Amino acid sequence: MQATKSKSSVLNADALEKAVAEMWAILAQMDAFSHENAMTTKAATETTSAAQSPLGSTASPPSRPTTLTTAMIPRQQSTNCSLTRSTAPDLRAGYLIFPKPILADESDKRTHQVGTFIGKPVYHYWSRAEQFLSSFEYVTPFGKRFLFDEPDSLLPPEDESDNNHKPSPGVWWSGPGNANKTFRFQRYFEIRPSKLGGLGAYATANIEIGKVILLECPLLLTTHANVSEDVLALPPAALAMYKSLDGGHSPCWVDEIKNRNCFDLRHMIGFFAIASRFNHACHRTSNVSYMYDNDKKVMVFSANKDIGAGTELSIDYGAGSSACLYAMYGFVCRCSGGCRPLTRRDLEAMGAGLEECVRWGLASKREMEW
Ligand SMILES: C[S@@+](CC[C@H](N)C(=O)[O-])C[C@H]1O[C@@H](n2cnc3c(N)ncnc32)[C@H](O)[C@@H]1O
Repeated sequence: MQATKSKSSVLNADALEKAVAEMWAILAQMDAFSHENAMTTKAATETTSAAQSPLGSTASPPSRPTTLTTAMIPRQQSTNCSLTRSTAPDLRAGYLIFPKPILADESDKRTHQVGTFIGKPVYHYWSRAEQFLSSFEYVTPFGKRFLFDEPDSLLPPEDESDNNHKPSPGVWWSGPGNANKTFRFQRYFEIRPSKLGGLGAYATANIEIGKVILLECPLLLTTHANVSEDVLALPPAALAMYKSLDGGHSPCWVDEIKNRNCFDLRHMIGFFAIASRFNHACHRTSNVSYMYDNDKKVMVFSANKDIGAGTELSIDYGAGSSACLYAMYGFVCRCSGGCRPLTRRDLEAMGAGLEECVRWGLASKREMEW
């Protein structure tokens, strides 16, 4: 988040609905994109035995070997890392370390059976982990970035001879550094309309303090001076994602989105398809902390308290007070209990006109008609 004066409001209901619709259109587009770019690189062969298919019970055993391509994955299975409306992760859909089902050929030496679910084998497909580690990129419906539960558990053993850190068939493998932890395949949050304004992130499970809930590469890393040029040079899907962020309906959308969504990353500013959806709560009430790893170029979000399922996840934008938040980011904070609610006088003292006060519910519409 960064400090720039802005006087814009949150999305109204119509705009929000439109934004969500657009988001879905973008996701559909990115799905196709990610399939083309990632999944088809490994069109896997499903063998005659259902037990060899990580698709588990959703894939009926074919009578003869069939080559599966991603086009054959039912859409419902390919979008379980989703913005809004998603259902709970469906383990039958595949191996859920990754948001998309991984089709893997058991004979591939990078494929390890790491356990079973409802009697079906669950595989760990190493090439994805390697891809993750080497590029810190990973395909989700948002494009190439990643969203994991226990990212450390994906680290391949550093020492090849270290058998304690190797997955063994039939046993859940918690991975190096996670030996004493439960390895859970569940995502922690979804993004959906928020009471605070526009969209927000909500816990879909109880989250323990300290849990890393999001690792994400920036959609764009740039500087204040270059933002317009760099945004307009984005590839179409990334540009569409940028435009879908809060502020994208303004005529001056590049700046508006920048003012409302960018994170200050020392000498750079960054935009994130997912992280930029987290709303603010003043420091005593925010439940998620964030840190940008400058070496790995990755944003890390972790729970700073135990969080119950269904709770909105929020970060502290770092302004210090509701007045500073308004001055810096142009919104009237509605977080519960963390700050002093702004009054009409506060807004007027900061130069806001009647229309702006009405927008924030601090003056009546009738006053405008007079
Ligand atoms: C980084 S975006 C957060 C995601 C945004 N709600 C969306 O729909 O994409 C920041 C914007 O969210 C809204 N917002 C975030 N925290 C808020 C809060 N505590 N109270 C009111 N609005 C908030 C404001 O409109 C702000 O400009």
